[in-house]
Amino acid sequence: MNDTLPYDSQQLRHLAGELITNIRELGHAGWTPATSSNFSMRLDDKHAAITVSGRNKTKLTEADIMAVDFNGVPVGNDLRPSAETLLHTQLYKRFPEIGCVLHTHSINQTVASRLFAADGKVRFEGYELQKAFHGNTTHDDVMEVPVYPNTQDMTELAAQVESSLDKQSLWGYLIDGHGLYAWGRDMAEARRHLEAFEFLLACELKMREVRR
Ligand SMILES: CSCCC(=O)C(=O)COP(=O)(O)O
Ligand SMILES: [Zn+2]
Repeated sequence: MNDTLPYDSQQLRHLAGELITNIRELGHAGWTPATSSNFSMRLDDKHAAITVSGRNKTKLTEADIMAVDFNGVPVGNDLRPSAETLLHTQLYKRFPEIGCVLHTHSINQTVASRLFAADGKVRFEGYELQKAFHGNTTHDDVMEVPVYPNTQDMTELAAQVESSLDKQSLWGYLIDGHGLYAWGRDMAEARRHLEAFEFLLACELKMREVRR
């Protein structure tokens, strides 16, 4: 911590490095098209490190990661945080154990969000890969991933999400026609969850195709 900033700027730089490396990999996988997607990590008990809005996620530098408080207000900078900052900070505010939130726009995530929007959820059951989620010990567990209607009003979207947050072992959700949010206690866990969601959604899409 220094005299002028209410967070540790060295820690912000450290998290920026971890974010940039991981985001670049997700970008190269094709999950962040056209400046979409946003990413964050908990900086301390009042602040998060998050991507600046509108940046090409395959070409981020340290200057593209900024600090915000848990109300989404920039702290120690005059940059514009992700338009979806509130969806990240609501999770850090509510769950002290959450350390990382990843939001991507892959084709599978987006198509699945449209197909399952009418049901309001996607159901996973019988997949060995469900054990990739923290707390799941068997393929027999039933996982229900919420699908929310999209809106440009982040306060409204955050309120919809808030209504599902009581569920134990919720590690992500879809937004209709938009993409996926996934999180974990640290970057490694959030990525594992994100990749597991991507795989399971691809399986569900394939199952629909072969059943037609
Ligand atoms: C061009 S993508 C539309 C906005 C979006 O969904 C997204 O994930 C990126 O927004 P940000 O403000 O974080 O760049
Ligand atoms: Zn988005």
